[in-house]
Amino acid sequence: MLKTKSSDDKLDTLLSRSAVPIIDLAHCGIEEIPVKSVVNRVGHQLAKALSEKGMAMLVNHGISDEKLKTAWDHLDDFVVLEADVKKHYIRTDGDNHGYVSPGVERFNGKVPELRHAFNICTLNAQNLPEEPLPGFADHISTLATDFKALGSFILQALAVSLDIPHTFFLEKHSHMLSGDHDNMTTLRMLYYPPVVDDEPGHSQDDVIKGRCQYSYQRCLSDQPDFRPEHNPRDDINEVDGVQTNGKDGQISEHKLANGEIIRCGAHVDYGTFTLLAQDSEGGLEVKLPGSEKWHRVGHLPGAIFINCGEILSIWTKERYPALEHRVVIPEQEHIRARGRHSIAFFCHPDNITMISPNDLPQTDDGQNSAILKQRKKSFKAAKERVYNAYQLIQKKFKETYTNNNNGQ
Ligand SMILES: O=C(O)CCC(=O)C(=O)O
Ligand SMILES: [Fe+2]
Repeated sequence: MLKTKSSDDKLDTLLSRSAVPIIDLAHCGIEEIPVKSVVNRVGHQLAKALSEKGMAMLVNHGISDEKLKTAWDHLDDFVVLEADVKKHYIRTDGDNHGYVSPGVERFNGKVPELRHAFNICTLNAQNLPEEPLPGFADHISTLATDFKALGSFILQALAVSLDIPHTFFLEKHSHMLSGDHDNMTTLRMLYYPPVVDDEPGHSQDDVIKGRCQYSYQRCLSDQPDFRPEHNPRDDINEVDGVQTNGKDGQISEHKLANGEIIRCGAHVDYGTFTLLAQDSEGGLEVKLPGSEKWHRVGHLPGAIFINCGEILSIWTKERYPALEHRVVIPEQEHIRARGRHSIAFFCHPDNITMISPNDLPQTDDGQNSAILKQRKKSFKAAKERVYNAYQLIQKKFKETYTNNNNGQ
């Protein structure tokens, strides 16, 4: 795990280049009763990071890098199972738990995403591939328990950050990972297949079907990587995806304006916040609040990225804005010829929780009156119609998933 108070000047210089605020959880992020002084400090750091940038990197959070890498190994093993074995674990309509094959989700409502996902919505999952993959269920359930604990830590720190009773958010998220009938919180393991250019011996179908011929060819870099100076994509805006049909009619690509394919289209997450662990392959980009420019997030070994979701943005009257983000395909051919792995923990309130911008005690503390006026205006509509957490996410799911009978 990374030590932030390092005497290593080179590391300090690298860290100071990160556009993402770094917050040290002092190894107590997954403790049942976290140290109060750490929760308070993290709360104050989150207040600044989330209001200014909508994101932060958490270090020394308590979930080991090895645990994350083992989860990705399990996912690789799952992805290469025969289709008729995988089909037993497919996400079904009305239950978010299970496997989602590439091409089923559509973040902008139009263009399918080329990635494999395995959703865990309950700690008591019956339907995990333990039989074909011994050890999978145990490992993933332990990891999900850790993420739930880290999520609870952050919920307490968030309350501190807003100067409200520290159980305020915890009480509204009391059913995380008890199943999506009560709460939509999900641990999602993700695998983006390699993108192979027209190499002899590789047809485009290899990419689209997500065959894992490169999945064990991992980048083992344990070096921080913040190369923000030059991002050739900065001036390129994502356009609506262009859909092209391949031999089997399945190929769909999400493209940038320069014609490049993208791994995960621009979107904001739906819930309270998201915790995201990534391997070192890169590709995650964010738009800072109020900016139209895409920024590369970079890689900090062992760190977990946190970004605000839409529900937190509604609750805080946009004081903590939902962060727009996407995953692009690396420029370098040898990097995009490897698969990319990530794990996202989407933290959601209990389904019946009403999400109103008027729930939080006033948190305006001296903000300028023009911004406040603007916010009042934009939340006038929300005042008139308040949805609960379940209704809000169902609205989003309708836009994201292709249809109801293709394994969703
Ligand atoms: O894979 C990633 O790094 C990001 C995934 C993501 O943003 C999402 O699934 O909402
Ligand atoms: Fe996301």
